[in-house]
Amino acid sequence: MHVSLALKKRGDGVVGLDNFNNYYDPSLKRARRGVLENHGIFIVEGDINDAALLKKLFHMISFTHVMHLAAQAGVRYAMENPSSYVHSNIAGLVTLLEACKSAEPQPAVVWASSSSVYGLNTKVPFSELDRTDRPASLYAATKKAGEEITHTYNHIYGLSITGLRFFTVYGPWGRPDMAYFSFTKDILAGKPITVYQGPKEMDLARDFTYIDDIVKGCLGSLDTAKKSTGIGGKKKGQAQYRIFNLGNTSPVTVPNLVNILEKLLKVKAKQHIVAMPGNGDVPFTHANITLAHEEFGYRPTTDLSAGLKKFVRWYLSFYGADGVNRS
Ligand SMILES: NC(=O)c1ccc[n+]([C@@H]2O[C@H](COP(=O)([O-])OP(=O)(O)OC[C@H]3O[C@@H](n4cnc5c(N)ncnc54)[C@H](O)[C@@H]3O)[C@@H](O)[C@H]2O)c1
Ligand SMILES: O=C(O)[C@H]1O[C@H](OP(=O)(O)OP(=O)(O)OC[C@H]2O[C@@H](n3ccc(=O)[nH]c3=O)[C@H](O)[C@@H]2O)[C@H](O)[C@@H](O)[C@@H]1O
Repeated sequence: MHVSLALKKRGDGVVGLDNFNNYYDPSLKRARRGVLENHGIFIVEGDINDAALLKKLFHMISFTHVMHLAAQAGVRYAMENPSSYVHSNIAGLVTLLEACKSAEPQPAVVWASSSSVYGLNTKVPFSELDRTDRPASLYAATKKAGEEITHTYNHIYGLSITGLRFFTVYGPWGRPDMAYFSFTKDILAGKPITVYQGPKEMDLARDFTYIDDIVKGCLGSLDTAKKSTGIGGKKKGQAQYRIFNLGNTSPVTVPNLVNILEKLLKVKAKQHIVAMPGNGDVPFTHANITLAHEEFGYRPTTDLSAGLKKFVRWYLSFYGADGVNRS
C-alpha cells in the first residue's frame, strides 16, 4: 500500500494485485485497498498463481516494472501452515516470473526477500555476501529459494531482478501478526504479552525498520533497475541481478520495544517472559546497508520511538483503544 501510494504521488501509473487471503483480518486489507482506490490506484483481486489472469494483465498493460511484495509472511506461522508458504512464495513466484519473462517488453522485477535468509548466522551486521544457507524457518527457506529461483530467470531469460532483504518492517497499516502490532492491541486490552528470550536469558533484538524508510529503498531500487535485455523470453540477455539489505542499522531489544510502547500507550504491560520456542525465530538481526547506500542513496532516518509514535497514532485512529476496527 505504501509503495503504491508513493509511486502514484510522484506521477507513476500503478495497478495492484492481491488475493485478500485471511492470514490476518481481511477487513484491514480491504481498508488499505480503499485508501489506494481513493488515490486512483486500481486493485485487481486475484492470486499470483493464476497464470491466465497474469497473462491477461500483461497483455492489457505494458508494465515497465513489477514490484513483487505478495507473500505468505510471518516466521512462526510456517509451522502451522507450511503449504501456504510453498503456494505463495515458491509456486506463486515462479508463475509471476513466467509471466514477466514472456511479456513484451519484459518488466524489471523488484521483489521482497527477507532478513530471515541470514538464519543462524552470528556475525553481525549481516552483509549481502554473508552465508544464507542455514535458514531457521520454512518462511526463510522459501525466501532463500526465491533468491535462487530469481537468479535462474535472470540467467536464462535476461530478466532484470532486484531482491530486497527487508528487516522487520513496522508502521501504520502494518501487519497484526507482528509483535509491535499485537503487543499494542494486548497492552491496551490489559491482556498479557509473551516476550521471548534467547539462551542464557539473552534479550532478542531486531533491526526494526520504519515503513517510510523501506518505501524510499523500494523506489530507489526501482529507479536504478536497468531494463531487461531478454525479449519476450526468447533471447538470453545480461540483465542486472542484485540483492540489497534494507534495514535500519540500529537493533533494539524486544524488552525495549515493550518499554517504548508502554510509554506511548501510557499502560504498563503484563509480561510473560519465556524461553524462545524452537519455532523458526532467530535471536537477533542487524543490517549492513552500505550496498544500498552506495547504489541508490538508501539512508533510514526514523528511529523506533519516532516510528512507533506514528504507528500508535494510526492504531488509535483506526481501531481506538478498544481494538475495534472502525473502517
Ligand atoms: N513486514 C516485514 O517485517 C517484512 C520483512 C521482510 C520481508 N517482508 C516481505 O515483504 C513483503 C510485504 O510484506 P508485508 O509485511 O507488507 O505484508 P502484507 O501482508 O502487508 O502484504 C502481503 C500481501 O500479499 C498478499 N498475498 C499473499 N499471498 C498472495 C498470493 N498468493 N497472491 C496474491 N496476493 C497474495 C496478502 O493478501 C497481503 O496483502 C512480503 O513479501 C514479505 O515476505 C516483510
Ligand atoms: O525481517 C524479516 O525478514 C522478518 O521480520 C518479521 O519477523 P520477526 O522479526 O520475527 O517479527 P515479529 O514476529 O514481529 O517478532 C519481533 C520480535 O518479537 C519477538 N516476539 C514475537 C512475538 C511474541 O509474541 N513475542 C515475542 O517476543 C520475536 O521473537 C522477535 O524477536 C516479519 O514478520 C517477517 O515476515 C519478516 O520476514
